Amino acid sequence: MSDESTPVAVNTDAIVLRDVSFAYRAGTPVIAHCSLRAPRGRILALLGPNGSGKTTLLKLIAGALAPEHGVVERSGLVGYVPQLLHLNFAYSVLDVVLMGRARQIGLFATPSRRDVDAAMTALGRVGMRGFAERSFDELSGGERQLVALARALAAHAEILVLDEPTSALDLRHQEMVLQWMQALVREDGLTVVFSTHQPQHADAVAHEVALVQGPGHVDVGPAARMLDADVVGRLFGVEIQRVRVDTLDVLTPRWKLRRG
Ligand SMILES: Nc1ncnc2c1ncn2[C@@H]1O[C@H](COP(=O)(O)OP(=O)(O)OP(=O)(O)O)[C@@H](O)[C@H]1O
Repeated sequence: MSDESTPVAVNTDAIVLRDVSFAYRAGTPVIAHCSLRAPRGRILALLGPNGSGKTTLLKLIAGALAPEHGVVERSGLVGYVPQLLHLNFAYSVLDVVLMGRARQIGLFATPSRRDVDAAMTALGRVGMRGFAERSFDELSGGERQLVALARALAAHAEILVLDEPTSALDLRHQEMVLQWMQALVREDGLTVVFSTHQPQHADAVAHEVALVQGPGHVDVGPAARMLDADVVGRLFGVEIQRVRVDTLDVLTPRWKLRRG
């Protein structure tokens, strides 16, 4: 669980949703009457089963989808990182990260030295500096995910909205991205909203957690309360326990699997 004693400036909300509803098909809402707040300078994690509406909610938060009903307020520039970034052209990794600086570069203009430096710094922050000249479409899923994070970073977004940012990453890179999220919040004052299928990741870094359980069922609260083992177990329909590993409490499923 994140350190509640860490000093963070929480004086305004970065994101506010008021009574937001959305349906891809008329009459079949995916998000219904959802109200939530993401305090500035904090980490909000979205947890929920497959198809419960996490990506839809993140897109509404980021402005990639418009609500049918209700209001979404954002207090800063949003960088949205989809789960899988697909591009229809063989861009270099550096070009992909420079896309994040479209606002600074301007339409049809050439990136300046400053833009390239910002892109290289962002690549460095996710450990991908050495990939700058590589073709993006030749990268592995995990490498693409890291480049997509660098693109949002290069944009100097104040609010990062990340769809399952660790889903394609190995254990070392999962930890790196979680630490990176914490550093962005603590040192740069950013706000992070991310979805995950790993309760343990939410437990490690999130201040607030939203349990997304389908239309009309998004419950938000402090991580310590929302990440109760029984609550998370009911959310996913599996038995979850907290076990102590060294000095850490770890949320882990009690699989019913038996070695065959
Ligand atoms: N473009 C679309 N058109 C129609 N229905 C969609 C579309 N995108 C998502 N849906 C439906 O909306 C519901 C919520 O999908 P969403 O992707 O938001 O869930 P999720 O919680 O992110 O799922 P997962 O954990 O599997 O990624 C699902 O029933 C899905 O089939």
